[in-house]
Amino acid sequence: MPHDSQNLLPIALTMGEPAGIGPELILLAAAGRTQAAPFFAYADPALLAARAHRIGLDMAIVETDEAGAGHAFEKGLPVVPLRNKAPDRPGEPDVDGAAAVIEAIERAAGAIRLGRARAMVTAPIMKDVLYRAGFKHPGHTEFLGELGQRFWDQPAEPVMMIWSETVAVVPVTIHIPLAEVPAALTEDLIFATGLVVASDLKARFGLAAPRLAVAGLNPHAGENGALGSEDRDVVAPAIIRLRDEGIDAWGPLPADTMFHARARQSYDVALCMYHDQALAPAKALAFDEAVNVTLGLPFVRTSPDHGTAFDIAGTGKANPSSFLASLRLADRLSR
Ligand SMILES: NC(=O)c1ccc[n+]([C@@H]2O[C@H](COP(=O)([O-])OP(=O)(O)OC[C@H]3O[C@@H](n4cnc5c(N)ncnc54)[C@H](O)[C@@H]3O)[C@@H](O)[C@H]2O)c1
Ligand SMILES: N[C@H](C(=O)O)[C@H](O)COP(=O)(O)O
Repeated sequence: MPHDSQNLLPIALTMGEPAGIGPELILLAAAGRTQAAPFFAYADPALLAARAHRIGLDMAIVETDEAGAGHAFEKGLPVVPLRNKAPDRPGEPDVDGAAAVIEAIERAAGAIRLGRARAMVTAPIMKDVLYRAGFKHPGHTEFLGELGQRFWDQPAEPVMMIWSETVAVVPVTIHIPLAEVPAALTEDLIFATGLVVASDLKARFGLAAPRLAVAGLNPHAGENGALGSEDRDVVAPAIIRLRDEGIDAWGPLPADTMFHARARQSYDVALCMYHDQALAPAKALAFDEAVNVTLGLPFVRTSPDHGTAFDIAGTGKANPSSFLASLRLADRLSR
């Protein structure tokens, strides 16, 4: 363990979808733990043991409570057992595992609130399985906003940012059908999102004057209204309001030309109007290094930029690099 990490609270990991690659990412992170800040996982220990066996990894799984996690980290992977069980059936998601998935996320937030962990890193979830189990939130991002409200009693404004040294993007609307984007995209929403982004890039990432490039919604940012009115009537007024707050925001920019290498030099983060406008360039440019970080929360949460990867779960082929980048960023932001 690096010397300067010894007195830090651990980082809480959540198991994610049991049928996905989350369990093996946690095991792979534990295999390299001498290079990492201390962490423990909320998971089903039997699932982790079975998955370690499947991928041929010899890893001691040390059951512990949160207080014992630091000591357990010296011996292996510290696991705080979940009350709900999760089956080890890679590639076969089932609502059976949903209660454990949700419990892990709730307990990680609770641990931070109680001073037993300093940040959380979440392994990927399958949203559809959770919806079928009655989960009311589109994804982690919005659920963590509710947990921020529940445990900290503060209104949270969770904002998704996919961050890497290569590119950082924020989708203003997130997990909604594309057909609903124009109606959901309001001047107030763009303005509020920009405020959270500018504030957290200053406070958490240490940027003195964050530069926000704002994408338009339509091709060519509307072509002066000929290809859609939202850029002129909704996006542009929000940018004026952000500038009035002293934020270095500009646009609306045509989204097709704002991600090439020279364009990216001019901004710290691209504010995009919908999910794939933001995440497609980020994953194309930085799939193995990018991290999903939730801004606007009273605590630090990061996650890899990829999903459950059912096609390779349990095969040992999962690349842990985005997960490890998530751990490093959570460590940096919570020091
Ligand atoms: N943070 C999250 O919880 C999160 C993020 C994204 C997607 N998801 C969920 O994941 C599920 C599957 O989504 P998807 O198929 O669109 O994307 P995905 O990222 O799971 O997979 C896309 C492709 O990339 C590969 N891949 C992904 N991660 C990899 C890794 N670490 N190493 C090697 N290859 C990897 C997969 O094998 C697959 O071929 C969906 O239910 C989605 O909601 C969750
Ligand atoms: N939109 C994200 C992605 O594709 O990477 C992802 O689904 C994660 O969303 P949450 O962090 O809200 O679960």
